[in-house]
Amino acid sequence: MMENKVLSLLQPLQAKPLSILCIIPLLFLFILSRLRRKPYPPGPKGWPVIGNMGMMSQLTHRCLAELAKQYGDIVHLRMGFLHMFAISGPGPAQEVLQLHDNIFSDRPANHAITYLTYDRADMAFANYGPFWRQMRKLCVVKLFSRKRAESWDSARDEVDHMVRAVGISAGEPVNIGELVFRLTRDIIYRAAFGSSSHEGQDEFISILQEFSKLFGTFNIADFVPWLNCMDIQGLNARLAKARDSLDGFIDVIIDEHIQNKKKLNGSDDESGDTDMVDELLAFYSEEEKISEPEDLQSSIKLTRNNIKAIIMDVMFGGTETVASAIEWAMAELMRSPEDLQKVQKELKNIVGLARKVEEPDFEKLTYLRCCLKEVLRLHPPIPLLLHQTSEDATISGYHVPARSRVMINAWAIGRNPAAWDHPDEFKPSRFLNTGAPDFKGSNFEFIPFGSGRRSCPGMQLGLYALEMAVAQLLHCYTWELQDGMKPADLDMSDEFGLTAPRAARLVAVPTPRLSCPL
Ligand code: HEM
Repeated sequence: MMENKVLSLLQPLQAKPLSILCIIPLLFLFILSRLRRKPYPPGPKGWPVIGNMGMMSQLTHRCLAELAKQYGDIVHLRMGFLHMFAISGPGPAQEVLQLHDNIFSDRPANHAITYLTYDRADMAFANYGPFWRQMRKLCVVKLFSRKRAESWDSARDEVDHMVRAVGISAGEPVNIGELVFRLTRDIIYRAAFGSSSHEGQDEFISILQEFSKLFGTFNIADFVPWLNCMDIQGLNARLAKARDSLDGFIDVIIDEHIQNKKKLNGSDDESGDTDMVDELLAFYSEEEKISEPEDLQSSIKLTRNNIKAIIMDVMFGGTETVASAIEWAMAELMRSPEDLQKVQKELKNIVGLARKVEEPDFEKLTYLRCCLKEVLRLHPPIPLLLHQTSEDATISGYHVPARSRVMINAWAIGRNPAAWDHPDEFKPSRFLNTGAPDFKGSNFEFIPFGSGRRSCPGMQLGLYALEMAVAQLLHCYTWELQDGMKPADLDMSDEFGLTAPRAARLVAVPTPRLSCPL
């Protein structure tokens, strides 16, 4: 009996030499793969375990551009176990967005984003894969195509409305920042919900603002997930309240649209005025079904949560981006009177002072277009493009492990001295040269709309609203800075968030320029 016990105790020891024999080659292979693996790019030294977590507040476009000056166009940081890479040069950006874009097209999402997008039921935060492909196809065809003329019409109407509102304040200071933020919210709200009365819009804006704050709030549970259930910052309760408010608001709109559709189906009314909710409802079903699309209409089914999450994508993607570009354009031109004069002369010559600008004029407004490109180069509305890797990759000879965060710094790339002469100066004439870079996505030194699979699907609508608003504001009025402020004294600092708007709102005094009524 005793002998058996001793034998059973000895058994693991007898097995040990065998397991050691197995482990040694595995260990050897592991070490060999580590030795063969490319190195990480250079970056600031971190602490054991927490890495560079002390630099959390420095993950802004400006701080990352400073790091690039020290470490190069690709910088490595570690936040706990999470690897982060900041890309500040066109070369590595091309590798990420074009050459290896199938690996770099996932999106990182924190707890707040995941919760508020109904577990990534949208397009902007969905990871790359069949679901995202379907959502993207649907949005591009149904929401953002040139064929969907209603969105463009509503943009033109809202710009006209804004220009008339400025007329009422002629001779008085106008807060251009507030004016254009209201404009883009009106455009997108109308394109999404179809209501031209803007009823309920203020309630919706406050829901958006709470979402925006929650997206950006530091949440310790993002780095220590087991703390999530304890909710020590009280964020979970705020998240639940914010999503309930959105549900309450959009469910009513969706129900109204469903009722209207039923009524129309029973009548002969074929007026065909549709908004984004109508377009999305054509794919509505409570059964979730994702399959590879052959025919868009028959293969995609959207739930209510998908519809709500897509509407929020459009709201976030289309309001602050366009508004901040319009405000920066007005500020840069007010700071550069020579360029402002050139643009206004061009408008006078091409459009004349007896009418407002119309869409066919855009093509001929060459200098204005150069100015807008220069604005997007210096102030890309989304300064950091946030991507995530789905598997191990090599970029510029460096190792990038799976599930790393990759921040493509469009702001730093647009000011990269190797790619641009006098990169920090506002010089629109650089875009007059034939062969100057364009923002369509194939010149990686200029990527305000991104490039490749995850590039901006709303680019056409965004550019249309930007061109129309700036052209109309500059054509209909001359603008002076208030209280005799000199152009060079204009504060040009920005604020960092998902977008990078001006830190101080632009205020200026308009004087009417046209001989016709507005
Ligand atoms: C001047 C205007 C705009 C600029 C500069 C801009 C820029 C961008 C950028 C840089 C991205 C991310 C690209 C990447 O991650 O690689 C993006 C994505 C996106 N944009 Fe825009 N955008 C603008 C206007 C709009 C408008 C008007 C809409 C909608 C009406 C919109 C909807 C979106 C959406 C839904 C995405 C996510 C796409 C995806 O993840 O697949 N954007 N935009």
